[in-house]
Amino acid sequence: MNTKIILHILLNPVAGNGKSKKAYAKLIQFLKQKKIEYSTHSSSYSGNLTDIAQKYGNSLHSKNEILLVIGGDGSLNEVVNGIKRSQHPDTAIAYLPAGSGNDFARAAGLTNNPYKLVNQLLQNYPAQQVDCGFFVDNDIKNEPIYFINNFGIGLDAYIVNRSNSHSLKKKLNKINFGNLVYVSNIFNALIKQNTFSVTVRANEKEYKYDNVYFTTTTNHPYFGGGVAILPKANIYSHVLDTVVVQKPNFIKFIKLFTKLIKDGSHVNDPLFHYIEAQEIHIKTNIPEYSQIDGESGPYSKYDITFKIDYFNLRK
Ligand SMILES: Nc1ncnc2c1ncn2[C@@H]1O[C@H](COP(=O)(O)OP(=O)(O)OP(=O)(O)O)[C@@H](O)[C@H]1O
Repeated sequence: MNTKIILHILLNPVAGNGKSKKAYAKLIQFLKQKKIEYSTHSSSYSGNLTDIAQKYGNSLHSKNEILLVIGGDGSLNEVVNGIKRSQHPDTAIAYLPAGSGNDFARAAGLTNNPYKLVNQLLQNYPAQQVDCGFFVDNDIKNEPIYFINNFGIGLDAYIVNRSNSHSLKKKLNKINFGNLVYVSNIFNALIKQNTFSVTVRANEKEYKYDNVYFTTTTNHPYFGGGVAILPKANIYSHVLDTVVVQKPNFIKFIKLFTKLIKDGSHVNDPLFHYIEAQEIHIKTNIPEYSQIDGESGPYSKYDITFKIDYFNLRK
């Protein structure tokens, strides 16, 4: 049954190197055609969507009002953090993926077609609880920090940090050559990333790994824009998975990479480990880069506890 809805759109105008603006334009055209009421709040700076979402979650809204995010994983992350910190942390979120990687949308099987999404929202299906992870960083006001995809330390974080800070990428993005810098950063990271030691505590057991290339604590299979690092993970499992990959030699790396792309059998390799739990504690021995949902995190040693939580998603 179609109901009357009012959309409150939270737009990241720079996501997906312009994709979000195009998706927004299509959406607005359709909303006007269908005579659907809407308001738009565009982010003006990094982190702005968290404040806008928190404000939204602090007020009461009627059942037919829907919060809709347009952007990539970073934008959804900001909105989830804002809603979870608000007075109504159960406020449901609808999401139109329009970023570069869109890993969460891939994991949740979301449409990136604005017309399809609006038609779904008009059906007024109940919101679904989907998993997200969080950790508490004692340096940042003791507030939980939520992630929808993963928290990575080591190789993936090195690539994210180099790519996000690269001024050349910003220039090349304008002419659609930003991916060249991304690819060159991957090669650079593969050579330069050092190894470190990780201790993982979960399910009342302790696991120690040396010679670690990267570790990522993930909510679903994907990272880096569609790489299925842990195919069996899913956003309804109510557990997180910490993946630990030890550094392979060059030949082994090619083999592992082929398995990863071909059939996911990399998960059976002796250098690949994963631990599944509702609460996972990680300790590293030297400073490393980190990434949270594809955004640069701190460069430090980590002694950090990850826990599972959920947010309400309107599909
Ligand atoms: N007005 C703005 N100006 C500059 N940066 C912004 C603005 N609004 C949001 N941001 C930042 O844009 C960055 C990218 O957003 P987002 O992650 O959604 O897109 P993406 O990187 O293209 O997609 P994905 O994460 O799916 O690959 C985020 O770091 C976000 O904080």
